[in-house]
Amino acid sequence: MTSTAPVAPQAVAEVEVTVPATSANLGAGYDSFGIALDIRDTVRARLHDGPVDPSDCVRITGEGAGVVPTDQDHLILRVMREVLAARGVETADRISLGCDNVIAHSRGMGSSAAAVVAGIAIADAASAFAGLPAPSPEEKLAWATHFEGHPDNAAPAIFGGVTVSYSDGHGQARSVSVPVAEDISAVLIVPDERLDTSVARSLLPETVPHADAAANAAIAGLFVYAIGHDPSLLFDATVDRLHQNYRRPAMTASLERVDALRAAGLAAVVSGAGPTVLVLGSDDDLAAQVGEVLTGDSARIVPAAIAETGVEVMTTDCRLRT
Ligand SMILES: Nc1ncnc2c1ncn2[C@@H]1O[C@H](COP(=O)(O)OP(=O)(O)O)[C@@H](O)[C@H]1O
Ligand SMILES: N[C@@H](CCOP(=O)(O)O)C(=O)O
Repeated sequence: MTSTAPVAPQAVAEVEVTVPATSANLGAGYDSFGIALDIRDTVRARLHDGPVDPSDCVRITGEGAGVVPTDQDHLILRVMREVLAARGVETADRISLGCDNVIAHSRGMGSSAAAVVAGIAIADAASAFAGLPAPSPEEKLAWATHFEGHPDNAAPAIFGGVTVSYSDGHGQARSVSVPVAEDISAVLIVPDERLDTSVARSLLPETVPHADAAANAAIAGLFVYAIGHDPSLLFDATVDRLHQNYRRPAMTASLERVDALRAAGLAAVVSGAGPTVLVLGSDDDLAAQVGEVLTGDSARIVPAAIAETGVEVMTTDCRLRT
């Protein structure tokens, strides 16, 4: 009897997805405000004509290589599988991934939201390939919020720019994009230390003083005006009384950086759940000003433009290639 070698599954479609890093909260907008930054992860998904090896279907370069799973447990694949299953699309076991990761993990730069949004985008592309209509922006945000637990990173990762997210009267996550003045840019101060978002969330109290809630509401309103129309107000518009100080014990060095930068008049906040610090401003030499305040600090200083677009997707039908 002659034995034949197994035929490797062939790619029938390729989807290239890029997703921006995001910084959430922006001071007073806890679980609501978010900004997309021009630091992008790239994911190349391949849809094959048969099942791929479930124990080895993800290639990773950069952040997370050798750390995050390369089997079906990979976050992007878990997200994609659940979305496709809900739509009755049965091709999830035929998808492999190549990930070029740039966004630092567990630093408050929205890496998990970027992975979740990539997984949803790949599921959308596979659904389109199966003949289903494109989902609405609201459906994408609802899925991302389902996985993330809060919409503030997911919204700018999907829509770009600066977003204000909220829950509508039916408990559905919604988001609006707000204007951003042309000259605003960001600087990230990224330490080596990591902090899981879930740990940072566990440090927050169940209730806060009414005066703190009232102060944050006022500052949040001011922030929307400052970022869109008057960057000179950003310093006043980035004060927080709901989350940053409660998390201080888990990232003392980061809060010291925020204190030092604010003492120098810079609009510094904890980025997301930390420990990265974000500075917003309109001065051309913003990164140099940050560097001067933090002389001798080992954390990386990373200037970042605001990303006007969120997730970007390019699909190629390999069957049409000659
Ligand atoms: N590109 C990715 N691929 C796979 N898993 C990822 C990716 N990005 C993030 N994750 C998972 O999410 C975790 C970080 O999530 P989280 O604690 O919310 O921090 P972050 O602020 O970076 O989103 C990582 O430790 C990893 O398990
Ligand atoms: N509102 C969330 C934001 C978490 O952002 P991440 O980038 O740290 O995941 C929070 O503050 O917990």
